[in-house]
Amino acid sequence: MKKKITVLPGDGIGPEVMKGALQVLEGVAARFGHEFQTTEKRFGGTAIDQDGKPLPDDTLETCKNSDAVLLGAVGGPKWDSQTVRPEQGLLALRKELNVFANLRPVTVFPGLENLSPLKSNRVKGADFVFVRELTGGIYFSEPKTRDEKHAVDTLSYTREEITRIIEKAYELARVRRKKVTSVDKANVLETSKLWREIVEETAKKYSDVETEHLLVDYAAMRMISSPSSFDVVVTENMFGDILSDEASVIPGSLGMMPSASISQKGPGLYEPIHGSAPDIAGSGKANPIGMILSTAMMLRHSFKLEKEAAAVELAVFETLQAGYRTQDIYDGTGNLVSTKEMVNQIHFRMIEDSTSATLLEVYV
Ligand SMILES: NC(=O)c1ccc[n+]([C@@H]2O[C@H](COP(=O)([O-])OP(=O)(O)OC[C@H]3O[C@@H](n4cnc5c(N)ncnc54)[C@H](O)[C@@H]3O)[C@@H](O)[C@H]2O)c1
Ligand SMILES: CC(C)[C@H](C(=O)O)[C@@H](O)C(=O)O
Ligand SMILES: [Mg+2]
Repeated sequence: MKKKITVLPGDGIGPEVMKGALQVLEGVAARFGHEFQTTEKRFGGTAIDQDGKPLPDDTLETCKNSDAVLLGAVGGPKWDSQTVRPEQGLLALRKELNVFANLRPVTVFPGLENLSPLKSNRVKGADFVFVRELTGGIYFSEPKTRDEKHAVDTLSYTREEITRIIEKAYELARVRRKKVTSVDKANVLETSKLWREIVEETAKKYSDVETEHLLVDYAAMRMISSPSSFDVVVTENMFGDILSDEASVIPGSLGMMPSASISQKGPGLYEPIHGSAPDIAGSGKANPIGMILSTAMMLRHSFKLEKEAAAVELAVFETLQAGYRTQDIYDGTGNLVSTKEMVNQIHFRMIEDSTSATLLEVYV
């Protein structure tokens, strides 16, 4: 089978981690006999510089005509004061592809609890997934205006937008541990009151799934104090953005967190949750694992290649277990390595036929 993948390396560490992901993908192709056709396109700050806009028409067209899109990261100080910013391209791409469901798994690999700066007994057994609404809410609602004295952002959600993301969360909970935690601010916000009402209605259809409602401020606290109490966490766009960065201290670093953004039909968008990390770009310190695990999510969700996705996850797990660490997860023990060396170690374990090893079911 030949799958078409649009590759958007982006800015900062984006191209560095993307290079690693493509190397591992080549390993998948070689080991399992697949053919992946990758087409690289400009996106983000580099596209502003060369094409005058962050999402050039040709890039969007290529994304729409592919089976999946891999994205590094966009943005950086160079474009921070410009009227058109790289991040606008990212929001436009998500909207154009209609990838309303953003899955952000938070997993502690068994035996690797010490990667987290939190106490290892606290994160033990933590394994949950955010289902973040991605194409609505305050990021997109109108009016959105600003003059010298006044700025307006609007938070609006339709019943339809809420229903489809809540349904997604319950479907996912059914194949996991059958618990949905809905996070909102229903004590204050009208959108959250509607959100909670729809969760209650949907819960009736999924009586086999436990439902819990948490206000976002308390949810932020419980995520750190009791992360193993979650299974599927469903929330609106901005809460999901903030909570998922917070949750990255559970696996150990922002650099470890992958994501999949999916729609009802059409290509999915796969990107790590971190940004372009301008503070470490070009230094060889970037952790490529979030990008590599996002590629595994692409194999699973867009291509239904479960065995291949699990093999990538296993290679990451084994590399960490062997003690290899990029700077962000290095605590003085183990083997401190560069981005390139980390990728080589994962790639090496990937192409090895490790059929005797037990495959981990990590990111359903
Ligand atoms: N999806 C995206 O493209 C995306 C996501 C988030 C932020 N951004 C953009 O990235 C730029 C920088 O934002 P920021 O600094 O707030 O967030 P960031 O995620 O880029 O970096 C936050 C911190 O985490 C570290 N970090 C991030 N990824 C890492 C990795 N793979 N390995 C090791 N360390 C890593 C960075 O060095 C930094 O100290 C901004 O322009 C922002 O808008 C883009
Ligand atoms: C860069 C930014 C627009 C983006 C978001 O807020 O969605 C990022 O923080 C993310 O988490 O993917
Ligand atoms: Mg974010």
